Amino acid sequence: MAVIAKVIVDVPTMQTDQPYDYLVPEALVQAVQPGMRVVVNFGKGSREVVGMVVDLADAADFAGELKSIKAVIDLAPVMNQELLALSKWLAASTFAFWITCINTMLPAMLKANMEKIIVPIVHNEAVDAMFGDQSGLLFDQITDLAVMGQLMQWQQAGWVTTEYRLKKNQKVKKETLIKPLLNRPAYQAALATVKKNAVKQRELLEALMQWQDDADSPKLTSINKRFSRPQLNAAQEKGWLAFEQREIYRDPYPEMANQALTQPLTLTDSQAKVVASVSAAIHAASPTPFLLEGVTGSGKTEVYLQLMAEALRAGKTALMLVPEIALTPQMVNRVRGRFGAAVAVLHSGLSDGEKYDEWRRIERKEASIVVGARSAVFAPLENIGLLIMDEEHETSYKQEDNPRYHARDVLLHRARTHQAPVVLGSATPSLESRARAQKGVYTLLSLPERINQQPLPDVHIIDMRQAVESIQGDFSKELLDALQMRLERHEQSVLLLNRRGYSSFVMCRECGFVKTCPNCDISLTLHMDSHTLKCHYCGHEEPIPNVCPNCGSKKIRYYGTGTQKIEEQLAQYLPQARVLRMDVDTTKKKGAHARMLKQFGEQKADILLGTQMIAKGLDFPNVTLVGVINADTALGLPDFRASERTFQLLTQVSGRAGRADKPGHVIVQTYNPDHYAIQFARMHDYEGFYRQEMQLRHQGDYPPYYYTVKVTVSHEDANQAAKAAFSLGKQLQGALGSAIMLGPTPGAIARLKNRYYYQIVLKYKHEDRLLEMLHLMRDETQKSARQGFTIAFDREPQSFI
Ligand SMILES: Nc1ncnc2c1ncn2[C@@H]1O[C@H](COP(=O)(O)OP(=O)(O)OP(=O)(O)O)[C@@H](O)[C@H]1O
Ligand SMILES: [Zn+2]
Ligand SMILES: [Zn+2]
Repeated sequence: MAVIAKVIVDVPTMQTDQPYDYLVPEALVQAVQPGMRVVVNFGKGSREVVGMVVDLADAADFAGELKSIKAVIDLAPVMNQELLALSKWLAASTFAFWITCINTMLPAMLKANMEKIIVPIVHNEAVDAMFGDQSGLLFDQITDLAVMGQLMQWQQAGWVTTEYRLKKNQKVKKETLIKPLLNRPAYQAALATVKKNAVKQRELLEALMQWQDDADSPKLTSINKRFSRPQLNAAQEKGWLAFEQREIYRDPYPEMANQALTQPLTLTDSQAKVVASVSAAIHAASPTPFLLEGVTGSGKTEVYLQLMAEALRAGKTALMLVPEIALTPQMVNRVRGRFGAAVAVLHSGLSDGEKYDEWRRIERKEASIVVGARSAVFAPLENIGLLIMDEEHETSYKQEDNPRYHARDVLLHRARTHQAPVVLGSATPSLESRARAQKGVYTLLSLPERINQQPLPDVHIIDMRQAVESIQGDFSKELLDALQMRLERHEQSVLLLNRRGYSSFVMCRECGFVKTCPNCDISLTLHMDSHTLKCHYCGHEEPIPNVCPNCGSKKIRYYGTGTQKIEEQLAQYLPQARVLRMDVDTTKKKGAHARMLKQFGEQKADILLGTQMIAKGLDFPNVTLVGVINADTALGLPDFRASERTFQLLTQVSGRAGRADKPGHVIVQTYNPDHYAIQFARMHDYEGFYRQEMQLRHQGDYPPYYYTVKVTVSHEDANQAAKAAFSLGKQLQGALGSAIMLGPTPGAIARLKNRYYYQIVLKYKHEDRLLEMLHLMRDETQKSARQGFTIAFDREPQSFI
């Protein structure tokens, strides 16, 4: 009977979620499984394309003559059944194509420019006949399907394995082991034949006798000081030993390899309560979502660690998401510190090779805990017993490109599949999550106090409008005095420069001219280190002008406040202070971020000056002062979440102060001292902020009272973009029901990279017809792409500009 494979093809301009039918050739029938990638002929001209087998069937849906699968790319599935089903769900819930989701979920290494090699692991007659004296077979050179089918069966039997090697030689890493080939009597016999004065040879034979008793063969690198390579080669020729290659993983955290593991702390009463509730759900395999609302420094991390230990005790695995990990090396250290090699870490700071190795450790069940940033939510963990999202309010959990998913939704979905509880943790939960807890969709847990009854730091608001006379540069007198006092007491300070909605730009004082990007309608940002103006959207770069390009005046000045400028001011006002500046420029190099935090932790600096990236997660006991230079730059943004973001940022950064035995103090400089976001942050009153903000959201018909979708259309020609947007608007109008449509309006940045943008925002409660319409529109996008349009759908967009 024929076997039919349902294949989703990877053709950018011809996408559809409908799988195509292909015949599985006789030779591959035993081997092909869902989750394997294959090569098939597709469309007119029958060009070869890659596809993913999503299902197998006895009969075809397609009536015509079927083409056959040309070749397989994977000997074993690269996606298991759960992840395959997840990819399908993801496509439906994000308006992205299925294949886009599949590609997002696979590690880059599997897709990069690689060659695949089939390598024998077992030696027997059949295997040796196939491989001869070659160490492996280059996958692309296997053209015979029968051979391919054979190899796939061997892979399933554990006789061969597949290795990927980047074409530029970044292969699976190997080390060489010395394997003793004889037993003790045989070595004794050999020893008898060796001359008395051949000291080294005798020593080697003695050593080999030892090693053949040991469980592990020694590494070549560990003995190459004792025995030279020629000696070892000679011994190999005599048949005394063999060199054995073993695959090793790249370890992204080599410095942690031999550390002793940390022990669980004795929990406080409130921590113990939280752990008990979630543990019960772990053991009951109940997919309950918990919202853990715990003030800064309340010991959420210890709770996560003990819960993960509980999941392991239940014989299960655990998945923990953290905001972009480059930002929280401390968190990774704490998890690795507790669980050691059982932890796999996945984040964008790793090389493709490191990521791939971590991915394989998960897949081979060598790692039972995964910690990672957004995309780690797709880690191939099986038998998950607990899912955690730390700092659940963080916007970096939402992906800005296709598929535009929110990791929280994916996490909740996987929790249902695995029947496992979810813990969403934050000191400042997103309004969406807090509202769900209100409705009982999530179970609310709380840690209302800091560890050891430490008080939350007291927060002092400085009205910058009143302080004009005493202001030096960007500093109020209070802030400078407070910094000075910390220097005298040998305590540390954290200084936050709020960059959201803010940029340093160049403006002419005569005519008001602002230099903008020639490709995008936004002002260029000043970079003092390279002495250039840069566009943050398209990368355009040009020298800083000396005279105004518009009126010729020399009064062209730098406006705005960058971290570099603050650093210069500190050097001027507090010359004795040791300042560490942490921003996108100083943390570009791999590991720079972790290195700077380590330096700060070792008290090698007095002030940690930085942007948003220093606001959360840091736990340094000697920090007693937090200064916020500009609290309110984000409040002016045309975004209904502006207050929420400001409240979160102030609360998080305040939380860095006074975490150990010394009390903390926070100074916030602002031009809007009475704004409720700033006032509630001053009082550490999340619940108060939540209630007021919910009222405003209700009045404005905003989330969480409404769901939102943003549809964006762009084209190189402004008229075309507008026309398309209005025609989409008309189509949507018909399906609106009780939903609200805003727009079409030109995007807040109307032109970007020489394309013109229009957007439509839809607000709805339950609109099946509307969602159906959006799916239909998505299917049309490829036709429009051929006419130069891009159309993007963004569910629950994090930004409306
Ligand atoms: N039960 C405990 N006993 C003693 N110390 C504890 C306990 N639990 C946590 N701690 C310590 O308290 C400090 C704060 O805890 P942690 O960093 O986990 O707080 P957090 O709630 O994650 O804070 P944030 O939200 O500000 O990141 C840490 O130094 C931690 O080691
Ligand atoms: Zn001018
Ligand atoms: Zn630009």
